[in-house]
Amino acid sequence: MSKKYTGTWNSVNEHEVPKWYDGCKFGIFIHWGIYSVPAFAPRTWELGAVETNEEWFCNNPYAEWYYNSINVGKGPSYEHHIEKYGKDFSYEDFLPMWKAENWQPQKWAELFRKAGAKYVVLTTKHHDGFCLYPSEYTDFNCEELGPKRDITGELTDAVRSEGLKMGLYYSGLIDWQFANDPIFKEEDNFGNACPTFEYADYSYNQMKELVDKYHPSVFWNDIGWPKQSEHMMPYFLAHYYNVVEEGVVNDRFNGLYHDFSTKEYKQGEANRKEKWEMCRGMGLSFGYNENEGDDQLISVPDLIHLLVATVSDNGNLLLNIGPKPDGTIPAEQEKRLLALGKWLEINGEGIYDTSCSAHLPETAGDGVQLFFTAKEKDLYVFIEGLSKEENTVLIPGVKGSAETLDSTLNVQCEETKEGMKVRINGYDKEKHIICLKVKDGE
Ligand SMILES: C[C@@H]1N[C@H](CNC(=O)c2cc3ccccc3[nH]2)[C@@H](O)[C@H](O)[C@@H]1O
Repeated sequence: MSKKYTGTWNSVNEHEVPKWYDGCKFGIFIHWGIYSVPAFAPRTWELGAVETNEEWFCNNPYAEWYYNSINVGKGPSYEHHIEKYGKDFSYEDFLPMWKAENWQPQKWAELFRKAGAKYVVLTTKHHDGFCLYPSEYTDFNCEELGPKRDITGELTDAVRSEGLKMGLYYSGLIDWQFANDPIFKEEDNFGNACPTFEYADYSYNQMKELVDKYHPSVFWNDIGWPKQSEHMMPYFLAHYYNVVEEGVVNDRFNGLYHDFSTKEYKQGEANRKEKWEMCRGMGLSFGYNENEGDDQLISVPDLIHLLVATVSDNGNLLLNIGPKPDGTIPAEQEKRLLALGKWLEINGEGIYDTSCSAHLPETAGDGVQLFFTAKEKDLYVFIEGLSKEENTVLIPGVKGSAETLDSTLNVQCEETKEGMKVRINGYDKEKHIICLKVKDGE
């Protein structure tokens, strides 16, 4: 019998992070919207690498911020818009160009499964206020306009048919249909965006209709939560957890509450003592950016490193894809998903359903890096930075014998007083990071 939550902080604070979320480790984020039509942003910085000041907002690398990037009236996106579309072409004029004519949700869901992802998070309403589901509270939605399909409903069905969990993203505190002054600094963005009771009611009702219509396993709120409805937060959470027993929420509700904390590119702190999630695009943008071709996206080795480093530190990786307006996924993004899936087919046992090991990451000499995960008493050792066909690596403080998850590798172990010395034969760089299993090694 599932627990019943009441609309009090005491009640909802009893909620624990469901095991499924911790065990999944890898999800796919999807930013798809009107902004996918212009698909333009300058390639500037990673969030968190520089101050989010006027220079950031006038050279925003996030293509999904196109509305604001032209609204500020200066910078590369503004100039691009004037040159390519003209001063009189509005953001909403892109809507008829978003046809999703080649969109096959089942193909997306199959690709996510092959990538080794276990959950998906789709933008249902981003900052531009356009809803990717037939909301009862606005006609500015994808059933009435643009694709003229229930994108959220169709993708949710497809994702669940492939055995993955479905999560929904909602831009809780920015909605340029309600407040669209150009944003030049963080305070415009987070502090007093959408400062009306009308918006607080609207967003509360939309968040509830998303829960009731789709029963999302993850409610991924973004930016913040309207101050005028902060007192309603326990009621929203109690309703969500009562309707979706396995439900989980992130930490972007004005710091009032979270099941897991988040990082975004270089912004945010990870504390391995609590569950956290890293989200980022494959380039510098979440929305599809035509300026980001194969050479500008994160490499496969760096992607595998990001997954291993994140999981070994008690995090999940929520890796974003930015689909094209016709509903296809850019080839350079698909290529990386499939490469990750191939690696996970061999090494996933050391990733999925593991917990943080007592062993902290460390260097093992010759540029070799070690990362650790645990599954009950078994220890998994990830070895990064091998370069030769034959390698000897010392794993400090680890006893016992190890087997490799990659059956094409040959591993011999020797116990020394410093730890386990392993000889690895058969390595090649296409294997990237390898994983050893040490029975009862944790
Ligand atoms: C996923 C990503 N979120 C951006 C807004 N980011 C935040 O509100 C935010 C980043 C962050 C990092 C650490 C802790 C809290 C945070 N909030 C959006 O502005 C982007 O367009 C995109 O949707």
